Parts: sequence; structure tokens; C-alpha cells
Amino acid sequence: MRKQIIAGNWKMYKTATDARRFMQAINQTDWASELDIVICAPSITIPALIEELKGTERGIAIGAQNVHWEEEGAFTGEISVSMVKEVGARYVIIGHSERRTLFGETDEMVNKKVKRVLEAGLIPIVCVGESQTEREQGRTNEVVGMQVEAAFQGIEKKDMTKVIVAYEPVWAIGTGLASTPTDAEMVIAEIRRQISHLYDVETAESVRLQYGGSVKPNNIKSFLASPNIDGALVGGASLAADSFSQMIGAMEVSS
Ligand SMILES: O=C[C@H](O)COP(=O)(O)O
Repeated sequence: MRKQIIAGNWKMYKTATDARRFMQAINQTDWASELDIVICAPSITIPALIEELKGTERGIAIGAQNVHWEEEGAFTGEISVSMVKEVGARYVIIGHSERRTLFGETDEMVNKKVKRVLEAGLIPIVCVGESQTEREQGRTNEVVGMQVEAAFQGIEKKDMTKVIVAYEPVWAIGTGLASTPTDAEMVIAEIRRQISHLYDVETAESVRLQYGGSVKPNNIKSFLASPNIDGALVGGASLAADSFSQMIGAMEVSS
């Protein structure tokens, strides 16, 4: 049985002060969750979040949104896995479509980052997804399949079981136009089949697969009802403590 996981991706929102306020509000809610709950925050706010979580029993883990694949070096403006690990990050989002389209992140870079993150003992949340045009051309499975194959090139089976894959159709991100649960399930089931083909059934069954793209408190349950969808990667709706808590509540009911 795969443990469900909700991850908020704050993107480039919230200062450390905002992040503290969010966590203080979360700490006042009364849920105690069995889910894996992650907040992927701007790296500079991670220490503030970790501090706010100290002594609480929220069970929230913190993640980064990007890292460089090298351990260190002359890479102005970049951040290493060791740096985010030392301040308390346990997850790292890799290959988000905004990184791919706005910052030229290639499948090869994604693969190198996945390797580095796993080497450091952190958990990569690897994003894949097709554009609107690719979808209209009927190429969704082909595009997503290529991204999956490239991302995990050279990753051993024992490491693959730790990985999380987030299927995020680009056209659904931040648009309010979520995929239907049926369509998302079809693509995500295909990703699982592909992992099974690349590794084996046992490995594929252990990998957690998320859906992301306009997930909200009012639709998260319908995605989680699908057999292959193990959680959600949430952007906009993770920014407010009340909607984040509502989504956790909805997941608890459906699990
Ligand atoms: O990583 C999260 C995704 O980009 C989804 O963002 P969204 O929930 O605002 O559509």
C-alpha cells in the first residue's frame, strides 16, 4: 500500500515572514495526519519553516524547488543539494515545467539532478507533463514517456523506489483547468506501466505518482479516488493555510 503524499509548491511566493505566518496558522489547526505532507518553499525560507515546525507534531516535511547537479563550484546564483539538506530540506522538486520552459532545463539536466538528489539521500519529486499542443497532437503518452525514460536513466532499482513522479500537464498549471481524474489516471497508469517496463512490476508498484495542475480543495478527492494516483503536487492552493488544510482533510477522508 503506497502512502499518499501531498506536496505544496510555493514557487516564487512568500518571504520568510510570510512563511512563518503560514506555519503558525497551520500549527493552530487540529488535524493529525497519516499522510506525507511536504511544502516545497523558496530555499531561503526553509530555515524559518524548519524553526516554526520545531516541537510541533504536524509531520510536515520541507522541500526545495530546484538544485544544481554539481556538489559545488562557480555557478553564480545556483544552490547545491548539500546546502538545502543542511538547512532541513528532505525533498526536492526537479524538472518542473516552469524550469523546463522558462529556464531551459533539459531532460539531461533533470537526470543529473535526480542522481545528485538521490546520492544525498533526499527524495526527488520529478515533474513530467505535456504541453497543450502536444496533447492536441495526441502525443501525451509519447512525450511523458520520453521524459520519464530520460529522467531515470542510470537510476538503480533500489533508488527508483524512493522517487516520486508528478504528472503535471502544462496546460493545467495555474489555469484553473484541471485534467479530468479519468484522463489523469490514464496517463499516470501509463507512467506506472512504463516504470514496470524499465524496472519491474514490484518497483513500479512502489513508486508514488502524483497529479498536479489546478488541484484545489474541491477537486483533490476526485483525483485521489483513482487507483494509480497517490497524491497531488499543488501550486496556488497550497499558498493559504486554510486551503492547504482543507486539501489534507479531503485526502484523509478519501484514504
Ligand atoms: O507544482 C505545482 C504545479 O505547477 C501546479 O500549480 P497549480 O496548482 O497552481 O496549478
